[in-house]
Amino acid sequence: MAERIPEGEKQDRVDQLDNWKLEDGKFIVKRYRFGEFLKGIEFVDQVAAYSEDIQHHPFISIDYKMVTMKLTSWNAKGLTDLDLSCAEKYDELYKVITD
Ligand SMILES: C[C@H](O)[C@H](O)[C@H]1CNC2=NC(N)=NC(=O)C2=N1
Repeated sequence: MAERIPEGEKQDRVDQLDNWKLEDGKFIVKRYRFGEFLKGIEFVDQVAAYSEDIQHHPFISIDYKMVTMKLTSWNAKGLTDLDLSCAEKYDELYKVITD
């Protein structure tokens, strides 16, 4: 199981990500906007496939053309490096879909 990121390092590590926000001390959250509803669904589909590959799953909400991703490591009861690396991966998937 991945180690929880120490309390004192958390905010700095999250700040290094692109527009992800720390929520309730143990989640990171980001809203992704799309020009079309189905582009958002394509993004969700790709995130879902990746999540299954690595067995680490986000909470996902779809609000028409906006998709919100929320990550934590429930096994570790908090934020881990795995959450941060998923955040970077989702950003890459988003970039490819919206480029
Ligand atoms: C057994 C299985 O690998 C674990 O329950 C995985 C599944 N997906 C997961 N996803 C997330 N976000 N956090 C976890 O701790 C987690 N654990």
